[in-house]
Amino acid sequence: MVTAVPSPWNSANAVTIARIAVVPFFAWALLADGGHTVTWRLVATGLFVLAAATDRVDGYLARKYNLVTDLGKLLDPIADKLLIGAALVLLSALGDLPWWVTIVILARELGITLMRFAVLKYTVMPASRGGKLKTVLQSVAISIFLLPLDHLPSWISVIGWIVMVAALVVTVVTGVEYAFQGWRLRRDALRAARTSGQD
Ligand SMILES: O=P(O)(O)OC[C@H](O)CO
Repeated sequence: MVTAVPSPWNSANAVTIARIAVVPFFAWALLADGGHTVTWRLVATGLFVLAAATDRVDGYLARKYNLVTDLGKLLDPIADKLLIGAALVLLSALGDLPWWVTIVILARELGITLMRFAVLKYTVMPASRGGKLKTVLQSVAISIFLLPLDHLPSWISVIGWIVMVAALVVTVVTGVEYAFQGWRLRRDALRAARTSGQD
């Protein structure tokens, strides 16, 4: 029996592309009026939450309607990284989040994305469970930091920091796991190439 290969131009990937398209609007709302007006901060938070929450929608559509494609597996983490990367850089530029937090997270995200492209000739490395948890924790923490915290009770900032620290830990741990996975893939592929060369 021949199973039909889904086209990469499907509804699941369209949702992912729409999530990427939200990023400039989110950035514009966050920077509007100097980045510290309550209304614009709430608009930016709303757009961020919308784009982050729909992360589950593309995956759900892909699995339910058999639309899982290599493009989708590659594009989904990239959409998350663009949204989260933009939010972190802008929050740090506005002085609302220390730069070291942004640098640690972006270094891991960039490193893993480059590795995903480097191992493409062997396989597409999809997001792991830990990677998905990391994205949820990052999204919750960033959503809290996006709020107009100066106008809210201080315990909300405390919760934001607790979630951010948890996100940082899972970010680093899953980054190390992916690095090992990539190294193993490359080693096995080289071994297989050597063995077939000897045959
Ligand atoms: O851990 P990553 O880099 O695969 O990212 C996970 C994705 O953002 C989950 O949707």
